[in-house]
Amino acid sequence: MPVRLSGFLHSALGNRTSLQLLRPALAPAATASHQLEGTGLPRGERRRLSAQMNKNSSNIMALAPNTSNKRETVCIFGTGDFGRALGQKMIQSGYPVVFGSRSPQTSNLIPKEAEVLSHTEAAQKAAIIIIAIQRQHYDFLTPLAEILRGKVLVDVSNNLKINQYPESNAEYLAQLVPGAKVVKAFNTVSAWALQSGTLDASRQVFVCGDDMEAKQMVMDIVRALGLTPLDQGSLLAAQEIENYPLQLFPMWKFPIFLSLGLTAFFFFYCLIRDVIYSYVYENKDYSFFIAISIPNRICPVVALILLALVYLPGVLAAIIQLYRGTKYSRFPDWLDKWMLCRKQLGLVALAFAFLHVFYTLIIPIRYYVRWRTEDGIISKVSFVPCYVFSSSSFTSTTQHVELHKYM
Ligand SMILES: NC(=O)C1=CN([C@@H]2O[C@H](COP(=O)(O)OP(=O)(O)OC[C@H]3O[C@@H](n4cnc5c(N)ncnc54)[C@H](OP(=O)(O)O)[C@@H]3O)[C@@H](O)[C@H]2O)C=CC1
Ligand SMILES: [Fe+3]
Repeated sequence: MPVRLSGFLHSALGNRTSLQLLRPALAPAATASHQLEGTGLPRGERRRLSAQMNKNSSNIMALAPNTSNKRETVCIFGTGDFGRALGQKMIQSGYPVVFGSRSPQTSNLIPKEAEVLSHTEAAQKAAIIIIAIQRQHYDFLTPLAEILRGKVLVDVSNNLKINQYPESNAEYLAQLVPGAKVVKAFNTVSAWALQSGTLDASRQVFVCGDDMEAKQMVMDIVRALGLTPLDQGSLLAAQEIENYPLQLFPMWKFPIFLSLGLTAFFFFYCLIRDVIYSYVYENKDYSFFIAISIPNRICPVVALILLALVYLPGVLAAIIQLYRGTKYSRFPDWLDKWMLCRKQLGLVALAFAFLHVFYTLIIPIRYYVRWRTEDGIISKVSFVPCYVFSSSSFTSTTQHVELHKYM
């Protein structure tokens, strides 16, 4: 970038001035126009060049990799799946890694570039220590409290249940080692994804902590690993971050419950109308409709209702925006949630539509339908001559029409 900038200035101002101006281009924005003052250029031209230089210098800042900083040693406590995967990734990103283990001599599968030491020795070698150990084993850190004083401890742990403990694992760690700066991070990234490199869907790393500087150090590591840090605020946010991996299908609850509710409603409606009514008033047993005919009627109805619900919130949102005269105000909560689960509603609708296709395909192979079709043909052939004259055959034909609707 500096070379290109130099070329640009060279052509604009000539050899002498371009070399003088190359340095200010990398300096803070305000100095750019100042540096152009003595060049004797017209005022408009000076302003244009100054803007261009400021833009280029800010681009340089944003895009330049942080190569000048020497990577600091990172310590990882625990040589389990996650510790190893993270260690490997850090080594690939240029960090010297030292593992702290209970049994440094017997640790297998450790990346060969990494050192494996006892917890005490390893902790002394780094300012950042990643605790890749389950929460229930954290007590071993208490005797190390003095060594860990002032260090940045990164809690990566997850729980087996939502809100399993009264306080988050990170807060518990902060209580155990009061002198350390605890930061929560990496818990939403899996060891497998780190190892296989399939991080496309989960590049976000939620980071929280009370010490800004410590948080910044961890976020720098996250960026260096090619991931995206998301600052979630103070350590109080750790509980929520720890619950993220346990929230299976977070936006699916409403669509699933809604579709189950609609299915139940239409099932009972069809049951009463087609089976119970016929049984009570006509003394006919159509209970076998429950297996295929009724589900096949429910599926398209539910699919179409869900599909309508996918499009409806967009229309409501547009009406609200028109009514308020702005699109920069927040939607009501219910509409917000509804809009967020449109994708899931659409997918459930698609599943019901597929089910309808499936049922429709199996309908013709049912014995009852084959019998009905054949019976219909036979009755038409044998009763056509007397259709007009005989009242009994007329009854039979109307009954057939009646039956046809249940197919
Ligand atoms: N696996 C994953 O995909 C993810 C895991 N995590 C979190 O990372 C942490 C580690 O998980 P993972 O690597 O899978 O677990 P592992 O069981 O594979 O490894 C845990 C490591 O902890 C150390 N350890 C075990 N018991 C004790 C103890 N009593 N005292 C001190 N150290 C002990 C051991 O290392 P050593 O023998 O070297 O002492 C062991 O290898 C957990 O908190 C987990 O929630 C977070 C995100 C994803
Ligand atoms: Fe259909």
